[in-house]
Amino acid sequence: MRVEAENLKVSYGRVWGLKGVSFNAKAERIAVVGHNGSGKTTLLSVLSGLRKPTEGRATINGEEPYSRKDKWVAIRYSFEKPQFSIPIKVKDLVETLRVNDRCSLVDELVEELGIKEFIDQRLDGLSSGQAQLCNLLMALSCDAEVVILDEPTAHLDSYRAGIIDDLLSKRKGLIIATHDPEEGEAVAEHFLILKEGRLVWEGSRRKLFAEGVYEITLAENGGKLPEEVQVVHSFGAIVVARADEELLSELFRKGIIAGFKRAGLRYAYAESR
Ligand SMILES: Nc1ncnc2c1ncn2[C@@H]1O[C@H](COP(=O)(O)OP(=O)(O)OP(=O)(O)O)[C@@H](O)[C@H]1O
Repeated sequence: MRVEAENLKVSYGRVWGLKGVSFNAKAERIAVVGHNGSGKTTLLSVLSGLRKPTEGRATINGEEPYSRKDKWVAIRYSFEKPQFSIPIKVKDLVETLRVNDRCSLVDELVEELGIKEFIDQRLDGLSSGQAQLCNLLMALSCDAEVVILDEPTAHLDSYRAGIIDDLLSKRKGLIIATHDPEEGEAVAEHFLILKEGRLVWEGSRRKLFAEGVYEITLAENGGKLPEEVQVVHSFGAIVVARADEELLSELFRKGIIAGFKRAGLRYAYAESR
């Protein structure tokens, strides 16, 4: 999948949701990452063809999504806040998808997502998490060139979120927005980090983990870190720091730290604050 943006700008009256975003990404799974209000949903709404940019252009595999006549078939989009107001049962939705030739993964996903547990309930009476699972069923069970998911695991418990992320990590043609660095790393192979409507970091998994920065979990009563460990950011018991890997191994052996790993998205993300 190739996704390109050229000086993409979107205005909501006086507020700019995107202020000139350009990138050229070739990857099967792309994660758009950023804090609240950074422009993720705005970018996804343009890429899904729901919104035309105010200025600039975006293309997926060479075509502008908002100009595509077949966009509802080619591009599946799932919203961050799922809500159903139709008074039908979950099993009716499942049946509607099942009879569609293009939706070959319905039974498999009903099983994997645990939808069977509430299949007799009405759609308009579901909890947010259950509604999100139905939302994901609709987005993922039918053929599509590209699936675009805004915060795919919002409202889900960590067990279900793990199942979803595992499933998504095997998809081709996927764009997700997430504010969770761990989800981004678990799913995507290319990352776009937005801040206040601008792109502040873009790159592959390889680039992300090549920064020489570590995410360190402090040991309880482990004492102070030596000066050679240069702390960049601190998140409670987790610190992001520049350090030598051998030194970290030694600190781990001595019980000063409880563990460490390459920092990846958490570092790039924290840098974009
Ligand atoms: N319908 C709208 N009307 C006015 N301003 C909007 C509208 N939608 C978004 N914005 C503004 O555009 C900017 C980007 O919003 P957007 O929803 O794209 O961010 P986001 O990264 O998806 O945020 P979140 O993680 O909180 O969902 C914000 O400043 C937001 O207030």
